[in-house]
Amino acid sequence: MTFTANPRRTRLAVAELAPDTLARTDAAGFPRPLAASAPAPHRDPFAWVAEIAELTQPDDVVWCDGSAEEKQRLIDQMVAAGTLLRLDETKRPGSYLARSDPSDVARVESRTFICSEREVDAGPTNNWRAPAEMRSELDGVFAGSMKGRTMYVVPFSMGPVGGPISQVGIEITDSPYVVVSMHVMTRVSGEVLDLIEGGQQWVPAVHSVGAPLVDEHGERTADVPWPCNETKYIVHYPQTREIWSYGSGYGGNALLGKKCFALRIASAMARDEGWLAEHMLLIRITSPEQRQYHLAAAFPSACGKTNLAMLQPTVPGWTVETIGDDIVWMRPGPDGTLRAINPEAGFFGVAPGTGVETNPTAIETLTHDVIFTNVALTDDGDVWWEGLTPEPPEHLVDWRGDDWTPADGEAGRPAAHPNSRFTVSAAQCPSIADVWEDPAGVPVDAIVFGGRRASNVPLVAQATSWEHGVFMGATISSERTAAAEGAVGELRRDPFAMLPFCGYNMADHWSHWLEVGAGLASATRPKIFQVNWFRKDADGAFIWPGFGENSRVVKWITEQIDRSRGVRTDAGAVPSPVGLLPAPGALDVDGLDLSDDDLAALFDVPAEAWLAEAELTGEFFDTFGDRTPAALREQLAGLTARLR
Ligand SMILES: Nc1nc2c(ncn2[C@@H]2O[C@H](COP(=O)(O)OP(=O)(O)OP(=O)(O)O)[C@@H](O)[C@H]2O)c(=O)[nH]1
Ligand SMILES: O=C([O-])CC(=O)C(=O)O
Ligand SMILES: [Mn+2]
Repeated sequence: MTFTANPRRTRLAVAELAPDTLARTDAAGFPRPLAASAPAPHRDPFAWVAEIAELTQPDDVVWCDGSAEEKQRLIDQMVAAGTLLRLDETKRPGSYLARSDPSDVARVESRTFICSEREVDAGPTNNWRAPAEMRSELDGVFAGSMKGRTMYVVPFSMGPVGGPISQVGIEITDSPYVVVSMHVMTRVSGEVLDLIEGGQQWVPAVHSVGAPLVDEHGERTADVPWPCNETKYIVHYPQTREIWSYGSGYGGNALLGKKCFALRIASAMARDEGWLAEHMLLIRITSPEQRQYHLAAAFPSACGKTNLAMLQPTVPGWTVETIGDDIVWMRPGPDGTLRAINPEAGFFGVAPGTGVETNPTAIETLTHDVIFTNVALTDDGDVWWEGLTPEPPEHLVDWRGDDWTPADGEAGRPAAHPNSRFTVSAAQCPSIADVWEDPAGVPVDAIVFGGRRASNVPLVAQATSWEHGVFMGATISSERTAAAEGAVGELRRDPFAMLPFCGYNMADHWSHWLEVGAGLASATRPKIFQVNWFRKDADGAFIWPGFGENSRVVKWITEQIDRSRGVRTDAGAVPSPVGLLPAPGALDVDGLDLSDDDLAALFDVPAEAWLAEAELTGEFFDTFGDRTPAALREQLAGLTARLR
C-alpha cells in the first residue's frame, strides 16, 4: 500500500485559530460542547485512516483537498473508465452523465440501520441491531472490500467551515463518483483537518461500493462503470457518531454527509445538544413592502422541497430566494430566536418533472457543470427526462443505456429513471440568497409541514399553538415516491418527513421539538403550518396548479405572521377542526383558473375521513408506547372532539 499524497499536517498556530473555536460558547453565544465531551471514538483521524486501510486493503490511499484540480482529475479518470459520459460541451458545458447499475437507483430503507445500545432508543420506525453484533458483522463485510481500488479520504464540513452551527466529518470511500459528488454537496477542505486537530468533534464515515478488484485467488478482475454489491448496509451508530455504508454508490446511500450525517447522526447530536436537524428546505421571502421572512418546510422525499426552494412567485411584487433545498439545521440563538443554516453546498435534486413551466430556476441552474445520474441521453449529446419538455425527442438512449422512442414511453417505460437526479453546486443557482452561507444562519419565522395527499389534507392550515404544530408534523402521511425502494403511491406515515432519517426514537424527536419550542422567545417563536399541493379531483387530476402558484399560499403564511405581530389587523383566518384556514378572500387567488367548487374542494375537511384517520393516528402513537408525549395525545383528543 502506498500513500500517494500527504495530508496537510500544518497546524495553525493557536493564535490564528478563532479565539472561540475551543470555547464552551462562541462569540455569538451559541452553546458549543467541549471536544473532550464529544463521544467520537477515534480522536486521531490519521490512526483511524490507517486502521480502515488495514481492514479494507486498498492499493493506495489518497487524501483529498477539495480543489478544482482534484475534481477534474477524478472526472477525467471516470470518463476514461466509462463511469461518466461527457455531455456536449456547447450544449451542457462541464457536465456529465452517470448511469448507475439498474439495481442501485434509490435509498435502501430496508438495509438502513440505527445501532443504538438499546433497541428502544432507535424506536419502532427504525431497523435496529445491537452495535457489537453489527460491528463484528461489518468487520467481515469490509475486510478486503477495497482490494485493487484507491481509497479516498475526504475531510468535509457541513455548513460553512468553522461556523457555530456547522459540523465536520471525514468520509473514506473507494468511489471517485462519491468524492466528486461530495465536492459539490459539501465543503471538502484541508482546513477541516486543522479544525479536527484543534479538537473539534468530527464524524468518521466509511463507504465502500463493496466490489474489490482482486478475487479470492488473488487474481485481478476488470472493473465495471458502476461497481456496487447486491448486499447493502447503511449503518449508523448514533451514540459514537459513526457511519458505515456498504454496497451502494447511490446518493442518499453513499454521500455520507447528506442523509447519514446531516440527518441521522445530526438528529441524535441535536437531541443531546439542544438543536434540530431536519429534512427541510429553507427560503427567504421578501414582500412588496420589503419585509423579509424565512420559511423552513419539511416534505417527504420527492414531494416538492427543491421546487418550493426555487419558487418563482406568480404574485406580483414578491421575491423568493433559495437558501437550501433538502436539509436544515436550526439552533436557538442567545436571544431566543431559532436560527437556521443549510448544511449542504449543492443540490441533489429529482430530475423528472423539472421543466421550464414547473421550475425555471432549476433549469437555469442546470445549464453547466452538472452531474446527471440516470437521466436519458439525446442524440446530440445532451440530457432529457420526463417533464423537461412537453414532447420527448424522437430518439433517446434511456437511463439503462438502451435505445428509446416515444412508443416505449407510451408503453410505460420511462426514458429517465423516476428517481434520476442532478448534482449541482448551490452557488450557481440564480435565486440563491446572498445570506445562504452566513455561518450564523437566518431567523426562522415559519415552519411548514407537507405531504403528498390526494384527499383529506387542506391546501393550507395554520397550527393554533406550537404543540398543535408539532402534532401536525408528527402525523404527516404521504404517498410513497420513487426516492426509496418500495411501492410508489402507497400511503404511509412519515412524521416530520423524517421517517427514513431520524437517528433515534421518533417519539423522542417529538418530545425534543416540544422542548425546543418551549425554550424559544414567544415573540419570535416560528408559526407552524401544514400544506398539501397534491389534492386530486374525482378524475385523479391535481386541483391546485402548484409550483409558482404556491407563492399564493406562501403569501398568506407571511400575512398570518404579520397578524401575529400586530403588523396587520385584518382577519386572515377562520377556525376549523384541523387548524386555522384562510378566511374567505384572504387567500389571493386573483387570476387563477379555479372555480369556487375547486376552492371548496381544496379546503374540504371531511369529518368522517378525518375521524377514521384520527383513530389510526391513535394506533400509530400506541406503537411508541409511553414515549409518545402526553401533549400529542392531548392534541389528538382535542382534534377528535372538534371533529365530532
Ligand atoms: N403537482 C405538483 N407537483 C409538484 C409540486 N412541487 C413539486 N412537484 C413534483 O414533485 C416531484 C419531486 O419534487 P422535488 O421538489 O424534487 O422533491 P424534494 O422534496 O426536493 O425531494 P428529495 O430530494 O427526494 O428530498 C417532482 O416531480 C416535481 O415536479 C407542486 O406544487 N405540484
Ligand atoms: O437521499 C437521497 O438520495 C435524495 C433525497 O434527498 C431523498 O431521498 O430524500
Ligand atoms: Mn431529501
